[in-house]
Amino acid sequence: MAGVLLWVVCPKGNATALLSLIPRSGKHKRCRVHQKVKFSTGVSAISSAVANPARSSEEKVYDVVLKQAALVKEQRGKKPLDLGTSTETDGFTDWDLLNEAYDRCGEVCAEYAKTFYLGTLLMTPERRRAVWAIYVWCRRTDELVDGPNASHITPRALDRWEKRLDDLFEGRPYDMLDAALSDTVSKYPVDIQPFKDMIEGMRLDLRKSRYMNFDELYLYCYYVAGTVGLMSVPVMGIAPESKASVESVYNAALALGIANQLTNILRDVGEDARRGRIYLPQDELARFGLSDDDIFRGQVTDKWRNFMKDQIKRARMFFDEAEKGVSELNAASRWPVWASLLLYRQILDAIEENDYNNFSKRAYVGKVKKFASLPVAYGRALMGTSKLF
Ligand SMILES: CC(C)=CCC/C(C)=C/CC/C(C)=C/CC/C(C)=C/[C@@H]1[C@@H](COP(=O)(O)OP(=O)(O)O)[C@]1(C)CC/C=C(\C)CC/C=C(\C)CCC=C(C)C
Ligand SMILES: [Mn+2]
Repeated sequence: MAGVLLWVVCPKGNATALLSLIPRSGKHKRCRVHQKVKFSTGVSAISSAVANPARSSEEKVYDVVLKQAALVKEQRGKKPLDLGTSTETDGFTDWDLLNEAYDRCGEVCAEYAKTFYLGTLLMTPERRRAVWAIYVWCRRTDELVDGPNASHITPRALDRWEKRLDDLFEGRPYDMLDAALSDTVSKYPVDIQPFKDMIEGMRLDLRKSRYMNFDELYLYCYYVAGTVGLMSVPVMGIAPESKASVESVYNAALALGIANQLTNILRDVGEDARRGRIYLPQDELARFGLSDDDIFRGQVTDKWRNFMKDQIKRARMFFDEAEKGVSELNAASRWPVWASLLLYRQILDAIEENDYNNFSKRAYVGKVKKFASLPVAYGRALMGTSKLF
């Protein structure tokens, strides 16, 4: 896109960084690798992660899942959401400006994620624009560490971005794109925690370039991608006829974020290595007789193929876990989710088709396959809620 320029206005007006949402090139990767998906295991009431550092990342993240699910349940017990339409006037909101802000979010979304944008067009107008607003905030947050100004981003800049997030959640947006999100979070039971956690993921990217094991990687993937699932469910909505527990739907949403990020990491091994980053778990590399040097050398050996097979298997398990939840979403929200799931999942097939050369060959899903997936996604979206899990 020729350049959607977004201003990151720092509080106190002492610093203003231009955040340019331009190319999707040369960026970091994020993701993780593991043993067995065990989301649905009931995790007992958990105290603070700091008080008990022995808890696994999955347990810590599950706390957040429970909290998000509780919020949605609370909302379900209340009267239906008042999604004031843009034609109302209440004397306080400038509806024209707000509509313009949402339209702008839609434009950014269309520019960066065309297929996903098309999918959102099937959603109700209120939900669609709320998803756009969340998308734009996520994209801007990622651009802070991956965009053209990434080299100027410091932990303090991320602190300012977080302060700005607090403000927008309290109804004090800094610019029009924030205003759209501010409006969204006032209408849907969206909690601030996943947003803060995504910023935490960006902090991690500033200070960490190796992951010792899957537990560390899992936490990173939750921060940068699992959070997206948790942010999205309250807006996409759970089907009123769904018999699934709210927690299980949130677990599926979390799994989709994790699966996507794992896939991202596997696709971008070479690109990340050229930036000095290795997201693959060090202990698993060692188990396959591989080291950082093998990654930097970028030779596709049998050791590498075997390692990759294992990683791909795990990513697919997360996709499988995610699939269980899609049908539980509101009917109109299912199509974009199925579309994104099927498309992302195929990147794993593409890595296999490239004979696991993810050092110098980018795995991608061609246009034909992409378009063929859309009716499949649509067909799946039409199938009603089914699974009690
Ligand atoms: C029950 C059920 C399954 C519900 C569905 C829940 C749901 C909608 C989950 C969405 C999961 C999703 C799309 C996660 C995003 C994962 C992702 C790709 C994260 C990327 C992070 C950084 O990665 P990196 O820098 O390594 O990669 P790039 O090269 O930069 O791509 C992100 C870029 C973080 C920022 C995330 C976004 C911009 C996406 C935000 C998307 C939405 C808010 C809409 C999600 C909705 C749908 C339908 C996909
Ligand atoms: Mn990125």
